[in-house]
Amino acid sequence: NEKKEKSKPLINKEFAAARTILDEMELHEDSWPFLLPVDTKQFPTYKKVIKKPMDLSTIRSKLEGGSYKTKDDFSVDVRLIFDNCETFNEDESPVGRAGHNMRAYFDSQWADLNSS
Ligand SMILES: Cc1ncccc1N[C@@H](C)c1ccc2c(c1)OCCCO2
Repeated sequence: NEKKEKSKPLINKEFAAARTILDEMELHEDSWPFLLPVDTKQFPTYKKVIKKPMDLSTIRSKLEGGSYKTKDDFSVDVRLIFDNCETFNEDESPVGRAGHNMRAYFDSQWADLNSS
């Protein structure tokens, strides 16, 4: 039976699938608010309100650096981006709408990956 591997990065197939979804999200036209960490000089209240900031470049570094043990650990960080967005931004704002669009896009890609 398969040896349970501990604290190893996610297996190649899962890694490749997560990387592909990340590639596609970075290319999405609505990804612009999420590409880099929110600049707390530009938004001074952000780090007080948002306890766990997350963005696509941080996820990229964590994925390539072997920080994610499973593809689900990866998805937790992705969803954190969109939850933070809903906390800080009005739904009817450019960033709020972009967050909803990107979450829908991710959920659909994620569902495909988990149905294949
Ligand atoms: C995801 C998120 N949540 C809360 C605040 C900001 C952000 N994203 C940053 C990248 C951003 C979004 C909109 C912006 C902006 C910067 O530049 C200042 C001018 C207005 O437009």
